[in-house]
Amino acid sequence: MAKTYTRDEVAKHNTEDSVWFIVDSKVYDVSEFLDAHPGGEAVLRQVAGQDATVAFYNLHRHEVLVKYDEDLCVGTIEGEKPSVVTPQPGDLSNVPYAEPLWLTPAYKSPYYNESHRRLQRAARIFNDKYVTPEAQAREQDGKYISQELVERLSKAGVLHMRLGPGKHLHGVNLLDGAVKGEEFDYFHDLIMGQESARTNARGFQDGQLAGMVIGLPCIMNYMKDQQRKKAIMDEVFSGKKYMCLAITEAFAGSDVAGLRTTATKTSDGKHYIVNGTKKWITNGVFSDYFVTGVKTDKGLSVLIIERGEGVETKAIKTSYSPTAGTAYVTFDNVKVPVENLLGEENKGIYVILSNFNHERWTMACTYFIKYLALYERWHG
Ligand code: HEM
Repeated sequence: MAKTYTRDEVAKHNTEDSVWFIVDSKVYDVSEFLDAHPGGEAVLRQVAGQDATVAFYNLHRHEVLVKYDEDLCVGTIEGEKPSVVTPQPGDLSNVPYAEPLWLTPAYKSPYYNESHRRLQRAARIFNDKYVTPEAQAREQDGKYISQELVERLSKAGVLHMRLGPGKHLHGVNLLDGAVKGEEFDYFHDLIMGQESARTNARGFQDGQLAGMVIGLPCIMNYMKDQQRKKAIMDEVFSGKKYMCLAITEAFAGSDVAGLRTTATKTSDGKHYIVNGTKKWITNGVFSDYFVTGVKTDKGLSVLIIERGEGVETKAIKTSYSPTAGTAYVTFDNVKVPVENLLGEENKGIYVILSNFNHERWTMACTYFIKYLALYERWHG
């Protein structure tokens, strides 16, 4: 890459065996790439020896060039410098309106302090480096999030932060100390939601343990056995176990009054026997715990059900990527200890609703930024 050439030298590489061209003052030798080029060999031969900057950028995103740079770029044009700047992890976009207003230099906001700025930067770097590449790959191949990334998210405290402000953050190292867990507020939460949406991968964003985000609050707020609650939170926050919220059904959709999954107490009062199905359960395919809405004798209740005998999941196709692990779940005579009841029997509506405040807030934060991120892609 350190080598320099004149434009005349490049022009000579216009033969059967040697095809070079220039893109943004960098020189590319594509002689060995002709067969592999997704757009075909002929188009590359047509620009052999020439400056192909306009042709290239008319048809490709800059990232394509970055990806192939190491293999194909052989040098630069003498006395010239590339004018397209490759974004580095953590960079803010220069495209007008592609960032939230408070990140534009001229804007002064009373709501954001230094810890918000530190967190924003740390989250942007973390996502650019680790999350976006995997998000894009999983969106393409439809596979589920890797255990490696889950553990990274856990170690960085990102999984914890996805549950919003609260005691669960106290003493947790959040993105290398960008903010103290005790100081984490709803603006930090807003930042985390917005930054994660910039991966531009809607299915993966749910695949990135959204089931935990909507399931775990029910445990945190309503599990009576404190020791068990802590154990489950530890398992889930460390990425050793996965969790989902199983409420919606084929018959009822999200109309909880119409649920048909039943939980009947055994005569000794020690267990519930659960029968029924759940549909559109995000992360259900790979979950170990199902926070499940069931019909008990006088109303709606919520149980935590572990994957085991009688629990089966299968992937269902949705309009977005399979990487979200959306499942059809069947419970067939599943024996669940009564201690797994969350909150009070027949008062499950409070358990379910306890999750909504944060869930809806998170969605509002991330959906807005998704449009900014898309805007940047169109205009960047
Ligand atoms: C180092 C230079 C180049 C690389 C690494 C490259 C790589 C690629 C890749 C990966 C694609 C698939 C689509 C995408 O991911 O964007 C593609 C498509 C294409 N490329 Fe290139 N390309 C290069 C140069 C060029 C040039 C100079 C031209 C035209 C003169 C060209 C014409 C095309 C066309 C026509 C397509 C198909 C676009 C479509 O599907 O609409 N490529 N190229």
